[in-house]
Amino acid sequence: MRIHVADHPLITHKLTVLRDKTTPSPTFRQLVEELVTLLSYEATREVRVEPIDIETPVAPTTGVQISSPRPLAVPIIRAGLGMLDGFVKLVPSTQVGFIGIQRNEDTLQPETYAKRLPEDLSNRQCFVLDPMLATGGSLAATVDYLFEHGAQDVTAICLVAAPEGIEAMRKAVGDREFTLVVGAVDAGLNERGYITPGLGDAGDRLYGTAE
Ligand SMILES: O=P(O)(O)OC[C@H]1O[C@H](OP(=O)(O)OP(=O)(O)O)[C@H](O)[C@@H]1O
Ligand SMILES: O=c1cc[nH]c(=O)[nH]1
Ligand SMILES: [Mg+2]
Repeated sequence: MRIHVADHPLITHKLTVLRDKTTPSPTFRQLVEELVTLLSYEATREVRVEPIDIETPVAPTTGVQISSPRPLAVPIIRAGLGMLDGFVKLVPSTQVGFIGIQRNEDTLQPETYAKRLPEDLSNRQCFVLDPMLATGGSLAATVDYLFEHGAQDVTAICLVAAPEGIEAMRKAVGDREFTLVVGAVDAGLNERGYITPGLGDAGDRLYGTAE
């Protein structure tokens, strides 16, 4: 597993506003979109491209285009949906598959309630979107599913991660091709499995369900 922790003042600034409990949902949504765009730049560093011949108004030249099969973005519903628009703006040719997982707040185990993904993921580069990596259960279940269906490599983009979740992912993926791109690594998890200091329940804050 490879890990990239963003070290950029603009990302840290935006994360600080996101963490602030007085930040209202509309601003929270906007910031999530901006942050995913910044993190996607790093996450797509190794997106597969192939040469293409074109003509500029001045001369023929060779550029690149995103290769087939196209990358697949997989937001983990609900909170991951808040990251989808930002990713698609950066990679408009991406395909999108959906997975719905809710963490059981008593056992902290992931419970999958929806899946709408291409059946065959052979040769696919997949980009999983979820703002929070806490115990790692939800992300590990998603990444396992993608590899089991043939994904070639998987990159997860998370805004905030706990060291416990990063360690769990290391164990879960073993030597498979997995990259984690995160905006920040926080101190740890509290007794309810929430990232601390974190930003609270990302889904609730995105969709206003805790207000
Ligand atoms: O690393 P874990 O311990 O599995 O926790 C992280 C998961 O928890 C949150 O989703 P949640 O279960 O709150 O669902 P929601 O997005 O519908 O609110 C978050 O978006 C992750 O999917
Ligand atoms: O801190 C956390 C942990 C899990 N899910 C969240 O939304 N936030
Ligand atoms: Mg939630």
